[in-house]
Amino acid sequence: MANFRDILNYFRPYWSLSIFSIAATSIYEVIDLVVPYGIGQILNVLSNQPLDKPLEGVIATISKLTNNPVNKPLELGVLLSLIFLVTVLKAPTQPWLTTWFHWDIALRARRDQNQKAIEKILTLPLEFYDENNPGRIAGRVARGVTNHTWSYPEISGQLIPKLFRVLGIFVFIWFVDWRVAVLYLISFVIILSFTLRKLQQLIWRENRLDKYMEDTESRTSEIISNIKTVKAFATEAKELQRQKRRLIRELRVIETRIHKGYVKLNTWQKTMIQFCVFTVLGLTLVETVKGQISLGHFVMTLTLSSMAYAELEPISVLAEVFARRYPSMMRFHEFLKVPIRVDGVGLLEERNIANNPYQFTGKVEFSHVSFGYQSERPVLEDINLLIEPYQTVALVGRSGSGKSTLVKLLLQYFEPQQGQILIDGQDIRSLDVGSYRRRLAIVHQEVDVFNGTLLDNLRYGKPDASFKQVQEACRISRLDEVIQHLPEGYYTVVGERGVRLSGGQRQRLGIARALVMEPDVLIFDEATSSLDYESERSIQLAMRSILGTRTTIIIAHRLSTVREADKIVVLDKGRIVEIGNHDELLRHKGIYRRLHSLQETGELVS
Ligand SMILES: Nc1ncnc2c1ncn2[C@@H]1O[C@H](COP(=O)(O)OP(=O)(O)OP(=O)(O)O)[C@@H](O)[C@H]1O
Repeated sequence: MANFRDILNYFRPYWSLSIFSIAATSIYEVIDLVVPYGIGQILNVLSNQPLDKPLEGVIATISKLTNNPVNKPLELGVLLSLIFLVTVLKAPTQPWLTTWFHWDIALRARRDQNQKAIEKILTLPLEFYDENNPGRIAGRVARGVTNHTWSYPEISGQLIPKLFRVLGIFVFIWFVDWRVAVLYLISFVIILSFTLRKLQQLIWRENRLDKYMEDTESRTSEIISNIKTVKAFATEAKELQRQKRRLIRELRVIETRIHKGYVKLNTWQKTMIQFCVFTVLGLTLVETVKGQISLGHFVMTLTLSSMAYAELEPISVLAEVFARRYPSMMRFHEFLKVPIRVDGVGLLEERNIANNPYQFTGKVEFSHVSFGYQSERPVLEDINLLIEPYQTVALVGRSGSGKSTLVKLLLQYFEPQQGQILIDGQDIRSLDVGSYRRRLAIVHQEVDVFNGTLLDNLRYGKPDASFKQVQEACRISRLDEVIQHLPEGYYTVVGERGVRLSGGQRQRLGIARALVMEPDVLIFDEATSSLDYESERSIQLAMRSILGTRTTIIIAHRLSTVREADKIVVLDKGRIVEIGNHDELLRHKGIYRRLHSLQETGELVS
């Protein structure tokens, strides 16, 4: 669970600068108090009352040094100079020693934390993205970082220095009349502690609101990414209604639970403050009438206590704003604390692609491998499979039989609970994940296209690949046939802001991109499942020219893709139930034959 300490750690790298700027701001805030003090003393001079002892001492010293007698003009001159120093002279230095640093720290921390969030996004396990959609994650990061950035200057540049100012006022008043000071302190403690208690309750409500807001954002993001389905099913009105209901729920929480809470708190604070101001006025007046304090001290006490109570309002507002932001800050830290697993470790280290320490022949062995996403629900059980170098192995089986999971284990997205996976005789767990994965390449059913030129996309995994290598990969994958017809050839912009590629074209791009990596093991994950017959044939021809050049694993629903595999592995309910080549498995009269006949004739054979 995240807590307040995480917010402090957020700004920790800048602690020395932070202490300096907070101290500078606080000093400026306290120095300001010299103005009402000076005015009080001027009133004393004008009404022929004695000055405070320390001030008298200062004036006597100045009189000696300047050879001037102590008189009204000298006293007034010293007091005016003092006020001049803390007002006119402080003005040009204050913004540079305070505001500049507060924002500088906030913005530098913003850069650091955004970087941390990106690192987290890049290293989190894949299933995190199954459970949290992009809108939810992006919203959490953006709101978290923004709220930290805005809060820092408010807390360090205003809230803390204002508290010091209040403390300074207390000290000033204490020297004038300790009874007024005690009253002042008690009222402050009561008002602030009540405010903090109320804010704690409000934070709890804000947290609920934050969750609601994330749900709304998440659905909006889903609507955008699934807009084709929304339109095809004509569910625009339904989606709108659903979002409207969510927004109404948010508003209800804001108005009835949160906003009302803040207004109630504010009303209570204002009444208390006015009551205290009035009490201080009465008490000080009585003391002045009794002759216990001078006219100058009367004015100074009133001015100072009004200043102090006037600070209470911005202090409460700042605390309130912080409370409103606190839950989303906590959610950001909770996101940063999501544990990364085996596949995230060491991935962010820069690697010299050309000097990959690994080069495999491509011998892969699954030895007694068992795995379940939840340990009580096994998805793969006691898998034993040997894939020789340069062999082509097809994984087939009903949906949910565990084909993709087997590949995910090979890619080290997950670790088997039992057994081990070996490549060229080495346990893959003993290898550096990043360098190991670079020797493998996978072509998914949905090929991601990044915004940029086709060449950039082809070189995505290996930016230093020569143009010749890229051309060769495109020839094998038959992407060159597509490139011929593109307006700028390899330099055509594709992706978000460029030419849209069809499913088949994207597949060829995916294969070419994988081949550019020159992998030792190449995996096709249902690469042809969503293609029309012509595109499928074309991809099959591309795949055929790859077979035998490296270890190849093909996950396929369409059995036409796997006929030529050296070995076909049939999975059923997480177990290997048949192994053999196409002809052997047809003779075996098992699941493969049933699936084959279903696809060939549309009929099931027993
Ligand atoms: N991230 C996950 N968390 C929990 N269970 C999962 C996860 N991914 C897959 N499963 C479950 O594991 C089982 C095997 O899934 P897998 O995707 O490996 O099957 P498959 O044979 O590749 O299926 P298909 O051919 O439909 O892609 C299924 O029951 C699936 O629901």
